Amino acid sequence: MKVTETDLPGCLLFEPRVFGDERGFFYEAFNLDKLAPLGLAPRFVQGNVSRSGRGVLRGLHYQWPRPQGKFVSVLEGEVWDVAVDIRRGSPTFGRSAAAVLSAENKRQFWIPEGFAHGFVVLGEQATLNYLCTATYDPQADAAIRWDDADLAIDWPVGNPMLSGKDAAAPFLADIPADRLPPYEG
Ligand SMILES: Cc1cn([C@H]2C[C@H](O)[C@@H](COP(=O)(O)OP(=O)(O)O[C@H]3O[C@@H](C)C(=O)[C@@H](O)[C@H]3O)O2)c(=O)[nH]c1=O
Repeated sequence: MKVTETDLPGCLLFEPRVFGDERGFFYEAFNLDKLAPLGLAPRFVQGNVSRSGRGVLRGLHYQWPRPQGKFVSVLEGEVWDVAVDIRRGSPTFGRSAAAVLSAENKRQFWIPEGFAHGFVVLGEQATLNYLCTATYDPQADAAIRWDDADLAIDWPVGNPMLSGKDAAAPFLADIPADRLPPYEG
């Protein structure tokens, strides 16, 4: 498994070893023992699958309280995936890290608790698979505007298709500090 650091400390990209043969391929989608040397021991309690069509953007989403670390990969198609540091007091507050994840490159993006997450589909459609360290809590579910100028995220797709919730999401600067996760070092 190849591990690559991103522009945000704590957000990591993994590329699993793929075993191909005449039948097809095999790879480990998750192996706790291989994350231990990195100091990671996530306890996943929910797994999600979403399919999105051309131009769809989902995000930027987070939960507070009950934050979710997410282990994101793509089973079909290709997405541009982004994590944003929204931990109040963080030295990298408001900064983002992005990566292209695809069924082809089999990359996995580890986004720890305290970050917002979003993605946009590149191509016809994409199916995302992600594991979470906390279960969904509709009361804690929250969103930030994808095109918040303060975040200056360089989305590769303009005029995306959004949910009503995402289109009406607040800008980060308008979210009260006690509605954001704290930086814990
Ligand atoms: C996220 C979620 C949604 N739902 C329901 C609520 C709603 O009726 C329907 C669709 O929900 P949403 O519009 O919030 O789905 P979506 O926009 O795909 O939300 C997801 O976006 C990506 C970027 C993330 O990082 C995820 O954590 C999650 O927030 O599914 C659940 O039952 N469990 C869940 O865990």
